[in-house]
Amino acid sequence: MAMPETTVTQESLPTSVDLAEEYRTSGVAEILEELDRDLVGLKPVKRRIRETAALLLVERARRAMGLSHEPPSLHMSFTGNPGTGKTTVALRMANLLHRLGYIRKGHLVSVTRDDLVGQYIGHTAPKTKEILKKAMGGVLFIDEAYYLYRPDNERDYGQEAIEILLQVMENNRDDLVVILAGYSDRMDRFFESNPGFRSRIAHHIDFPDYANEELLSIAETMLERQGYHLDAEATDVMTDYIARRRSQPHFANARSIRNALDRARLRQANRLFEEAKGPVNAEQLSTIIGRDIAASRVFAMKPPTPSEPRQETA
Ligand SMILES: Nc1ncnc2c1ncn2[C@@H]1O[C@H](COP(=O)(O)OP(=O)(O)OP(=O)(O)O)[C@@H](O)[C@H]1O
Repeated sequence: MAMPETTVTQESLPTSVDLAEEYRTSGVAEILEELDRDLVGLKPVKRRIRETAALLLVERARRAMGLSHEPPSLHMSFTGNPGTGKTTVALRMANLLHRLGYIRKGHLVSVTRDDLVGQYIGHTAPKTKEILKKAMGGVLFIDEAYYLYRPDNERDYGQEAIEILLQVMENNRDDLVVILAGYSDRMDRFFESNPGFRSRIAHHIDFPDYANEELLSIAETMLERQGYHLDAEATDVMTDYIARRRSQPHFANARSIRNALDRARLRQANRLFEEAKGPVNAEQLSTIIGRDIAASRVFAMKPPTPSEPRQETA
């Protein structure tokens, strides 16, 4: 007796995929629009994220149609100075990868060397594994990743953490994305000494410093989100503040702006208390005036003396 024919499920696979439709329904369009709207500047970064999203959508379509596919390696490095938006973008990236089904949960676990490396023998492996367990299904963001590697100390426990990370990055790449972040030059040196990391990281995204006008827009965006605004004079003072702050120690791009605005709000609140003779209205409660910023120590500091005579450019 002839055996009944078994039907192969190949028939149920779609024969075409509407990428534009996928782009909308997957929620990717929404995330990219939010990214554009919420973050000032960062053009090259946004472009790279859009490219990654396109790659993942195509990959997903290939999988749906039964075409040969290999999950792309999504480990990344984010290089740039402090406060250039690396953590913020990593959060958005985690969300994007989750929407596209590449990671199960889409959360971000942000760590530094101390969270991974122990002080005593036998402490590092359990510490690193605990963090990896927490990060599974999401993104592990390792800030200042180069501190994991200390070439001056042969028996540094960082090496143990590196080995575990490398193994997990290879074996669990369909459920964990690792982002290494830090200053560009140090990261370059780190990759030179750690070819294992270099070969596992396919996407390098550089975060440039913000221009002064971008920092002013960032200030305005941050205030708007908190329901505040600068008056005309405060806008001028803030412009001056940004130019001065940039050349002073510990400048950290958008983070310095956030801190400056926190202090400006504090001064505004105190000013309102000191000056108020009667009830204050919504406009007064929401306006930062020139004095609220001009009282900053930044204006009291002398401009740095250049160590060398400045070269005049033509
Ligand atoms: N392009 C931007 N537009 C608006 N806000 C921004 C932008 N970039 C950064 N910020 C804000 O600046 C602050 C610092 O950013 P973030 O923590 O992402 O920087 P980072 O590069 O990770 O710096 P660090 O390494 O010092 O943590 C955050 O509050 C973030 O929301």
